[in-house]
Amino acid sequence: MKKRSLPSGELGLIEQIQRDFATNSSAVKLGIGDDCAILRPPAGCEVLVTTDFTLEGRHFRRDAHPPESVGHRCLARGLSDLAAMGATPLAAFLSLALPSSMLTKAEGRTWIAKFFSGLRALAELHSVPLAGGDTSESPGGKNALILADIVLIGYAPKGKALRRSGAFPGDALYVTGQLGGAAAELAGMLGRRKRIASVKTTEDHPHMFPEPRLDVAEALLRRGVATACIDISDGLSTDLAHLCRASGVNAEIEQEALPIHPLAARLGAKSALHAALHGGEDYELLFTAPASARMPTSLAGVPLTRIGTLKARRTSQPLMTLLVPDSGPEELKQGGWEHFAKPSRNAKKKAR
Ligand SMILES: Nc1ncnc2c1ncn2[C@@H]1O[C@H](COP(=O)(O)OP(=O)(O)O)[C@@H](O)[C@H]1O
Ligand SMILES: Cc1ncc(C[n+]2csc(CCOP(=O)(O)OP(=O)(O)O)c2C)c(N)n1
Ligand SMILES: [Mg+2]
Repeated sequence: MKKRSLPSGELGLIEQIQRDFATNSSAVKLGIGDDCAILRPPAGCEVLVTTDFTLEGRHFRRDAHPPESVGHRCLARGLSDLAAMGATPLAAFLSLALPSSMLTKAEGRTWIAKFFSGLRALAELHSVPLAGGDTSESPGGKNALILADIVLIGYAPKGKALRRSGAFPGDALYVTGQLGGAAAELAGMLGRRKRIASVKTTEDHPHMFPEPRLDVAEALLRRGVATACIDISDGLSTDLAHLCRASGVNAEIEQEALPIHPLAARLGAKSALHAALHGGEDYELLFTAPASARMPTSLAGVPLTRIGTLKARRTSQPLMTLLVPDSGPEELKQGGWEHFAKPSRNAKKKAR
């Protein structure tokens, strides 16, 4: 968002967004400015919809996160859900509640402009038009918080969208990219005394600027090999448990096969393993394919790693097992992020 015309009031901010996100996408017949947007999904496709909150204090801290990162992550969360189902983005909708001081004070206006520039850079990278939203004053006076909700609309060829429920016993389990980097970078950021003022590049910042795996997902759909898929937002252990329950299977993970992100590796072996298994917000894809399917070592420039195998569901056995070198199988408990858990439970995870 250009700084020369700073928003004044709700209408000023909306007009600014309308100017900055002007689109000529053929998918948007009518965008920002009316009661509804009108979208045109391609013929023969189904429409996919996802929504996610970005809440101050829960998903970011104003004193720790650069505003560009907050805008980027807000959109990345929705795009990652579309990627998890092999969908292509059609349009995004952003609902934003802002403390009134953010529009009246220069510092607040600058924050908003940077938030939108982070969001817009990612939107342009993936050609996602912002087709609407809602803007409101956040209640609470001096203590008011920034609250955002992103809705992503996508499309996929009829009957082809990847689900959590499509995996079979015997399927191989893969992840894209590396694990634990987001939790490691976040722990470093929350440990600093001052907010990171500016970042030179969005690359190599797994927490601040995650890269939604839309291209990998599209390639997987084209190849028709994946049987099930989920994105890793809450942590591998929790999202794998969702996939296992939805597909009615058990899973066996090889600890040594886990692709640990270098930022996590720096924390030492125990913390690195914890970040890779339970740290959330890596926004990598966890997917399954028949063990006989030939899987390349990378897709769309992103490494793929086979980390385990699915087994027939036996309630007498743990849902998830971790094969630990020199020690044998251990139950892998679901230990990722959970809203409404006691604060110490999620906080402990960050500190470790
Ligand atoms: N308040 C809600 N009302 C209706 N559906 C919800 C609500 N919260 C979550 N869901 C649905 O529950 C499912 C799981 O949500 P969630 O764990 O947030 O998924 P994800 O990790 O993909 O964001 C999704 O289908 C989501 O749409
Ligand atoms: C200030 C701060 N504390 C902690 C976290 C870590 N964190 C917050 S929510 C979350 C999990 C993902 O969020 P959720 O709302 O559950 O996303 P969804 O699974 O619905 O996509 C994690 C790891 C963070 N990002 N920022
Ligand atoms: Mg969600």
